[in-house]
Amino acid sequence: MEDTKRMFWNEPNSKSYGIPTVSIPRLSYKDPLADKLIANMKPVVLTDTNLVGSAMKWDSHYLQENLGDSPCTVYLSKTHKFKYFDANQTKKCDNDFSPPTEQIVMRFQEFVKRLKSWKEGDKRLYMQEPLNEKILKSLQLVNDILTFNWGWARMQQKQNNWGPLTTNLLMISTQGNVTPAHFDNQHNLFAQIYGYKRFILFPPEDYDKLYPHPVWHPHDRQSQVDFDYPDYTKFPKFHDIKGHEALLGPGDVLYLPLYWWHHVESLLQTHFTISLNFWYKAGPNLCLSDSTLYPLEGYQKMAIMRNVEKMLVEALRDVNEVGPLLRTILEGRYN
Ligand SMILES: C[C@@H](CC(=O)O)C(=O)C(=O)O
Ligand SMILES: [Zn+2]
Repeated sequence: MEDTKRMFWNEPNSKSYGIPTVSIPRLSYKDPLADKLIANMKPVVLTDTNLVGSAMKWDSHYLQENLGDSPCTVYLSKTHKFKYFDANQTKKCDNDFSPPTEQIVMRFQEFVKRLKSWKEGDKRLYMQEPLNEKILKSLQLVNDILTFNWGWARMQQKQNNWGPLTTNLLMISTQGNVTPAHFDNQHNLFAQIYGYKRFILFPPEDYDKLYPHPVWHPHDRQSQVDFDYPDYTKFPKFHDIKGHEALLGPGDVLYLPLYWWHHVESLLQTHFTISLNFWYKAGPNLCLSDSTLYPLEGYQKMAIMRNVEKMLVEALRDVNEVGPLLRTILEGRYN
């Protein structure tokens, strides 16, 4: 009951977490400031890229026509949260890890049927499936994708030294679903197609305020802090967090830089939301070299911390020895 009570959303249809935020700039892609922000790995909402213009007609009926019997990955959750976990890492948790969501594969038409009949109190649904040859059987859909504004996307990729495009993740979420705060190690052009999503972003240097799970944990890259019930005793620095907020509507594209934390909500204006992201691998500037500029940026320090943790897990072989060894290095010497 408590969770549902807290589910009450105040205007504009979104929960207030008591986190002070500033607005992420909303600019035309023609504005020179837009490219400057992207070049400096700062988030920006672009209002007129037409990146996925040909997908603006994608609604549940059209997608059902064109994805019909394709198998798609659907997550089910008893709460509004869809906290990602890597099922391959659960064995290191001496089985006291309980997955917060179920992951099932169902035909797209089955998913749409359940999506349409979904009501508050049912298990929530979140379809997340990469666009690839496995599901792209309709020429109409392939043509839609071919007519994305690839020229602009490729120009961003090239002029900002991003690595290759790895994924276009198609996401269809029941209203009110939340993807809790986490970071990804890829640059992201996040295109909103139907409905509205609220993003709260935090820079990489807020690592110490968001307390990510250990790198070996199934929830690696996810914040340990439950924004609905923050444990300020365990995570005191969360108290000082400040966010960067944006509301994305149909046609908007958010540039979400590599290693920037993001909390994402599907708002209640529509029964479901449709989004498509473009994930690009990090470019060469993530590796330190003679041409690296100092002092290092937050995202570079984050990469170093992750590598140190991974190296220790591999060297010690017992994840329970990592903490004591780090404390031995730190205590009375670096603190
Ligand atoms: C799945 C998505 C968040 C959302 O839209 O729920 C995300 O984290 C990303 O695109 O990096
Ligand atoms: Zn993400």
